[in-house]
Amino acid sequence: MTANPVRIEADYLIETPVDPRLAAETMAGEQSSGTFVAVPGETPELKARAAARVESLELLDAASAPSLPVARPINPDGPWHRARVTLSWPLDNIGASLPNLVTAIAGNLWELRQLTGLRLLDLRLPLAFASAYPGPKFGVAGTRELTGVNGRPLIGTIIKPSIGLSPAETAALVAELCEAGIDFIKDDELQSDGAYCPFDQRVRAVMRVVNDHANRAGKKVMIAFNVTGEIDQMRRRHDLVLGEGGTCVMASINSVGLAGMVELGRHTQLPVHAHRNGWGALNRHPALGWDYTAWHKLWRLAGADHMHVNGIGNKFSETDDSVVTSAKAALTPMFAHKPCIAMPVFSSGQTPAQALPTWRALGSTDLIFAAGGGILAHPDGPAAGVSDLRAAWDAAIAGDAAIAGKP
Ligand SMILES: O=C(COP(=O)(O)O)[C@H](O)[C@H](O)COP(=O)(O)O
Ligand SMILES: [Mg+2]
Repeated sequence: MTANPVRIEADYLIETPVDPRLAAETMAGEQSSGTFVAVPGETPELKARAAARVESLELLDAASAPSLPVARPINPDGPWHRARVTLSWPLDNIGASLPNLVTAIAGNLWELRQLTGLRLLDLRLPLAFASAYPGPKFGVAGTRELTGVNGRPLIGTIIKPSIGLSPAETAALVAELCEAGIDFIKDDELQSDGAYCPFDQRVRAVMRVVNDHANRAGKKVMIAFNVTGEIDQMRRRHDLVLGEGGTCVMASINSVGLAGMVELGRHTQLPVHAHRNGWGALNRHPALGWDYTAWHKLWRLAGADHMHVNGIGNKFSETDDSVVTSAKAALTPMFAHKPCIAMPVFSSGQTPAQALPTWRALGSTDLIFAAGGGILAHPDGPAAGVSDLRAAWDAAIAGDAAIAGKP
């Protein structure tokens, strides 16, 4: 963890057909006191107080063609320089406000015609942000305490079919999974409060079997109920889950937005499971959008206890290196006195085959490993899916301990 700066700092990859220094200064100007032309009120004193600054610029290899289209291109024949740039802003421009932070560091600059590529790589925040926001209330330690799982990942699944089951059918599947020894189950992000599986009925039916199982077996399975909705709905749904003895709520963070997550983070008495669906639109083009390292910090501060990171060998389009970088980022402290660690959630096409490579790449058991099809489509049934996955993780950890000569 680097020390927290006095000013807000953001690192970018830029691609530009103009002098990169000029492009970086245009970004700084547009995102603080400047505009496309000098205006009389932008005095040296005002700039000293409010202007964003270019803190550093490192030239990289040039691109052979512009990555993004531009109407009325500048220097249409290139070259398209690439550089890594750090900008900084005075905290007083916006105060410790996450929504306004996004406008400052990730607002109009995506649209500048001086840029044919722009990616926000990382951000560092002054300590005032740690005081202003809840951060995760449970994180890894709280999640382990609620589930009683230590020394290994939480083995989880996603109810599948994602949508279409009734509350009673969902509860029957949950009962089977509880018997099989699962640690964690979540609603799919597509399951919310539909006509044939209303939220309240689903929570009551599922918690009846979870509580029965806990009373008999002494193990309360954590169920992440999808509370995604408008703010009042999310509060009410959270309260219902809490009242029924549930131990987790889930939100689709791009859908509820930062203000929604902050409010849920402040209100919650349960871990918040943050589903990142929609993330591909912000990340998939390498010259546009956000690196997870920068983006996920917003949600951790807002209160995410669990953050989705995709999975190794996933069914989507992301590389394994990128997945592992994201998971390590979630486990890296944001502030020395308030680390805001979120438990990474590996999910998307996961099976026992990914246990060993995940363990070796991450070097930590502080994760939720969630397999939907990987458990529920097991040829011998979901119980065999759970035990195979658990065995794969136990073998991965024990095998490497044996190689290292540890007990
Ligand atoms: O949305 C996701 C990932 O998030 P989440 O796992 O939380 O839903 C995937 O589409 C599946 O649901 C995972 O299921 P599978 O393991 O069958 O790919
Ligand atoms: Mg899903």
